Amino acid sequence: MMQRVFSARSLFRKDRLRAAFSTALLFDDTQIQFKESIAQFAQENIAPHASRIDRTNYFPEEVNLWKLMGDFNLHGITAPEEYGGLGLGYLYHCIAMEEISRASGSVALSYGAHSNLCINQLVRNGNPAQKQKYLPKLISGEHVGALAMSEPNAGSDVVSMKCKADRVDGGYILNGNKMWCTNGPIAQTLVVYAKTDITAHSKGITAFIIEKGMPGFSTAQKLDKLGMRGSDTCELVFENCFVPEENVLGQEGKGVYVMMSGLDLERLVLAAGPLGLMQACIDAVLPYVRQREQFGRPIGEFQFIQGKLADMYTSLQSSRSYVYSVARNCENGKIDPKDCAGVILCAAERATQVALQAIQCLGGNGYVNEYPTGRLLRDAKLYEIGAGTSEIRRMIIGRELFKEQ
Ligand SMILES: CC(C)(COP(=O)(O)OP(=O)(O)OC[C@H]1O[C@@H](n2cnc3c(N)ncnc32)[C@H](O)[C@@H]1OP(=O)(O)O)[C@@H](O)C(=O)NCCC(=O)NCCSC(=O)C1=CCCCC1
Repeated sequence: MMQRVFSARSLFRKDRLRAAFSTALLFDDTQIQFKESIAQFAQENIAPHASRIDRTNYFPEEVNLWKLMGDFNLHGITAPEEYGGLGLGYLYHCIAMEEISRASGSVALSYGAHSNLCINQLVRNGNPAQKQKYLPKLISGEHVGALAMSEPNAGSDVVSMKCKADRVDGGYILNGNKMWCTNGPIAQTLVVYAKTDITAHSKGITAFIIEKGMPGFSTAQKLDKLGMRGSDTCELVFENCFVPEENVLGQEGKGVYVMMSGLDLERLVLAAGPLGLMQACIDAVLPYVRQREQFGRPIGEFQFIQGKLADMYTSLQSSRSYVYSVARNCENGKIDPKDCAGVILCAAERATQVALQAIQCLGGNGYVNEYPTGRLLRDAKLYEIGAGTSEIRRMIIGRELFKEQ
């Protein structure tokens, strides 16, 4: 499996990556090789579709991107080899997320929901029968995965969810709605949180594995979003949906721990998304400021432009150092909620600023859709909202710091 990821390496234009930053500061040789091969894959297979995905708000089924990514083993980076995964850690997962996001923010978001939110939750909390049943198809790309926690009236206050799961003979009956489900319209396997005891607040939450086609489960119309277009998002509807008891993920009433610990790692891996967007901004700006001339000189010779380049670069590099150092800690089992919130807070806010600077460097061209900078700004903004808003992330960090002795 590992071999496939590394096989494309010889084709990659190393000069392009090296010009962007010194990988040696962050990664060992194996990780650099891994990053180069995924960059090669993503630039060849994903980047050419990025603009069309954004314009049409459509995930290109005819390209069979999901399966292509599965064949390259991008879906199962952290999953055990016995289920078709690579058995690698979160640092590798962040590397993949960054390079896919550099090629297309929308594809990366769907990839994150599939591989990080769904597959990682099954890897971490599934029993052997559940892993055997669901992981191979998700990892190969035959099936798409999703996760649903938010509801129309339970966003930041996620524990107040109202979706109900009543115990019946052999399983549960689910009733209620879930909102903002990334991949919802296309997913075959979904991790869904519901309350098995509506009076018990956080202690009443249970995690379930839901399959597309279960009677009583349907999806509403896909949402028309500002950015991350083509990454399908919708509401899920449960109307007397029977879910067998073997589909409980973890234990009944313990879903809040599955959810909260999942959110830590979700925030870490998703934080690599804005890194990729910042890199894509720099990829768009550098050739432009070298070629575009005003007052008889390339605009990159002007200090105002060079100042922006420096700000963009240092925003990216400082965020990168933070993300990958926290990823390294998580790989070693040191998962700190404040740093998982911190990396995405830091990277997301910087990505929005970097995208604005990129538009400014391109001037009028930055404001038209022929260039990628507008899309990068709209995609970046999502990361200040999804996986916990910037405000919630600050709250988590402040709360954890206050608690520490
Ligand atoms: C942190 C928070 C803001 C507030 O939590 P409360 O104060 O209600 O809950 P509290 O009392 O803190 O805790 C409950 C239990 O849980 C345990 N626990 C907490 N953290 C953790 C943890 N890190 N690990 C393990 N257990 C944890 C806690 O101990 C408690 O259990 P106990 O009662 O002690 O037995 C939380 O609600 C939150 O985070 N919201 C943002 C949701 C949010 O981020 N959606 C985003 C969904 S959208 C999304 O994900 C995507 C969007 C777009 C892209 C794809 C993904």
